[in-house]
Amino acid sequence: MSSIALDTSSAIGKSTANTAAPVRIAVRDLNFYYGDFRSLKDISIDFYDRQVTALIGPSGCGKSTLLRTFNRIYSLYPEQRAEGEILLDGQNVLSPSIDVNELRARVGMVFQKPTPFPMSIYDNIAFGIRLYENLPRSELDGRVEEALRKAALWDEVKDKLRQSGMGLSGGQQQRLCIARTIAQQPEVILLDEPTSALDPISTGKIEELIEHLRTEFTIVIVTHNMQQAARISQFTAFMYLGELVEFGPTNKMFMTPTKKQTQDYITGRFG
Ligand SMILES: Nc1ncnc2c1ncn2[C@@H]1O[C@H](COP(=O)(O)OP(=O)(O)OP(=O)(O)O)[C@@H](O)[C@H]1O
Repeated sequence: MSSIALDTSSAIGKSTANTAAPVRIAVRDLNFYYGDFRSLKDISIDFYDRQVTALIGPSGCGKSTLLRTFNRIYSLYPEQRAEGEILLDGQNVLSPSIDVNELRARVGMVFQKPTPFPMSIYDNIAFGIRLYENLPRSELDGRVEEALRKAALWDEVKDKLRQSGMGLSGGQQQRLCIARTIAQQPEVILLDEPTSALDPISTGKIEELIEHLRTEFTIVIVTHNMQQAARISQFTAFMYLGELVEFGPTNKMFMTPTKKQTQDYITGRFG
């Protein structure tokens, strides 16, 4: 194994994959189309409960497309469609009978660029809760605080809840977006390159946060950063040209991948 591979493997986190965990999302024969272009090809993969799964692979391989199928956010665009099955706790989320608003509350999403709403820190969190629940003020305050604490942001913002969320630093804004997602009490959290716009210290905080969050949520993260995938995930899926090349426990994927393409990618020898 090359020295680059050893560098990556030395970053592998301490928590090992729980292969006995229940399956939260089961993807079966999934194909995805942008118009005529087939960008996902017969993907079948399981995502395990309260585990972090990293989606890795070269640019354009379909990582974000796969992530965007889980909460059907693609269905905002008429020319995009998915075929196959995505079973969330056994229920096919691609079925026309699914209520997509409810689905998006169960499957929360955080994007690459922090996207706080142009409103106060408090309202950023309360907004999503108010859409679904009519809580008395004291209970709403409690939910806002709980979400900010779980997102490791409470201590930094507790004295300025009425100030704009846009006034926070990039890293704080991203944790605010994570808090907003948590406040909806989702089962699954999707993270699309959540640290790529952040400095190393903010990145470290988000990685630490993900480690805490996985005790409660099933997490799927797209990342370009091999070290990050090795550090924070228990499972890794390597994709190439719309296909799932290899999937397994992260330590196995990084130490003893079975496919040459996976080996080449994680050691930086790809293409
Ligand atoms: N809106 C779109 N219309 C047409 N094709 C698209 C669209 N979005 C993505 N694609 C194509 O689908 C394929 C998968 O793209 P996707 O963004 O999922 O890849 P990715 O692995 O997330 O890439 P990156 O790491 O660069 O973000 C690519 O070939 C891309 O060009």
